[in-house]
Amino acid sequence: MVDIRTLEDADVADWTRALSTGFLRNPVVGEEELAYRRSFLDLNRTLGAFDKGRCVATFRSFPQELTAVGGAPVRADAISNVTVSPTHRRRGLLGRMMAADLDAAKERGDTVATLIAAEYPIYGRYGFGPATWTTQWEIDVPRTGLDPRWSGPECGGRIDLVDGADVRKLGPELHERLRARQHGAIDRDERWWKANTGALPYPNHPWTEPHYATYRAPDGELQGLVVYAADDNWNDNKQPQNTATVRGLDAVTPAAERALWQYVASIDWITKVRTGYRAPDDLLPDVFPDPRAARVTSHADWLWVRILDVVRAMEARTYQGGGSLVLDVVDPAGYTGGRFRLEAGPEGASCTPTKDGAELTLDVRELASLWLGDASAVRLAALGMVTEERAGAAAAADALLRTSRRPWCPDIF
Ligand SMILES: CC(=O)SCCNC(=O)CCNC(=O)[C@H](O)C(C)(C)COP(=O)(O)OP(=O)(O)OC[C@H]1O[C@@H](n2cnc3c(N)ncnc32)[C@H](O)[C@@H]1OP(=O)(O)O
Repeated sequence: MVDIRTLEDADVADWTRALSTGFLRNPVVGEEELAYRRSFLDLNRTLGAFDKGRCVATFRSFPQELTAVGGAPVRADAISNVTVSPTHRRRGLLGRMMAADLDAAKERGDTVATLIAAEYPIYGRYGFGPATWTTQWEIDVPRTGLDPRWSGPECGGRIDLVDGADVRKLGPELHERLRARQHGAIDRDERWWKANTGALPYPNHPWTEPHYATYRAPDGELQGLVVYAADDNWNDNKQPQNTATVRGLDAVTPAAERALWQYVASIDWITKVRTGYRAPDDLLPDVFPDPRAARVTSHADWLWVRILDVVRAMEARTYQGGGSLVLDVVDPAGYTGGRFRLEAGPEGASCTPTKDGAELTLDVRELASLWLGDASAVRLAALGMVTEERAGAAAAADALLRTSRRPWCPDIF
């Protein structure tokens, strides 16, 4: 029998080797990588599966805050580093590790669990649903229609180049404001800021220093930050054809978002901009006079959510309109299923167990996709993924649950 348990310090090297094997990376683990792992691994929340003493599967979780619709942070069990060695696949090891972790999360009182899925078909069976999506664009700069004489924001705001140390000081507070206004966003710890500004480079991944630029409003308030790197590419006719790759763009106002995209697309020599993973309804393509200059290069599900406590999750978010809806939530794993009446208004919401007749029956997985405001119950009903017990209930759910801007998680974990 393969033993699944939390790690002891002596297991970390073997666990890291198994992790690298599962992710098809170099399985030889150097001292530097080991020290890096040890610096943040919470062994109480790091699981390994051991067969004859050798680690053959990995799983880790950590505490996270996820922004609900309306800006409140909810406690999440963030899951990462999930692997099962190819020698031990399809014997139920992931299922056993997931059950152990979700049991512990439920016991702790976490409202949801979250993850970024490597492959779409893996996590639905554990009650996770895709809750945010992401889009990458490639911008053909000469086609944007931007005025080549542009020299900074017209509104009187300003853009300044800063360095990594400045970003470590300014960035965390800016991000706190961003996540309070962006449902689907998650918190970033100090390690995130160090890792993303070169102060804590990931072993085996050579760091290249990017450019950092901030946007300040006319009154001097910091409202945005863009991080980008550029290549060095000239054609045979001695014309610059450089590509800027955006590593991140955090904006807390539309003015900052517009100005920073305009800035990146106006840098001399840059003829192409790769945007990185953006919100699917980013202002991006439409900030240009010719939005067709931006071509979608990928569009996919991003953050997956597993609701562990329906009452707390539904009461944590806000609702644009008012109304009442009885949901029959099916949760085969038994964490949070049942029938609930959701009563919502602009001042707040209550979600209480009820014996009233259900209007909509759905798996906890579909509720997760609806919870962050992105999915449409009408569409899910058309797909046979939710059942209307009362005609019109799906449309009523959409009126209650959907949001005018889409959820977005800017980070990967
Ligand atoms: C949050 C993250 O870390 S995402 C990263 C996930 N890791 C990877 O993708 C690395 C490569 N893949 C792996 O390591 C493994 O294949 C894992 C972890 C995805 C699955 O591990 P396994 O131990 O094989 O899963 P397990 O045997 O518990 O499977 C449970 C069920 O999921 C299904 N399943 C597992 N992986 C997949 C997959 N990639 N695609 C489709 N179905 C899958 C199994 O067939 C099984 O179905 P069943 O319940 O109908 O029998």
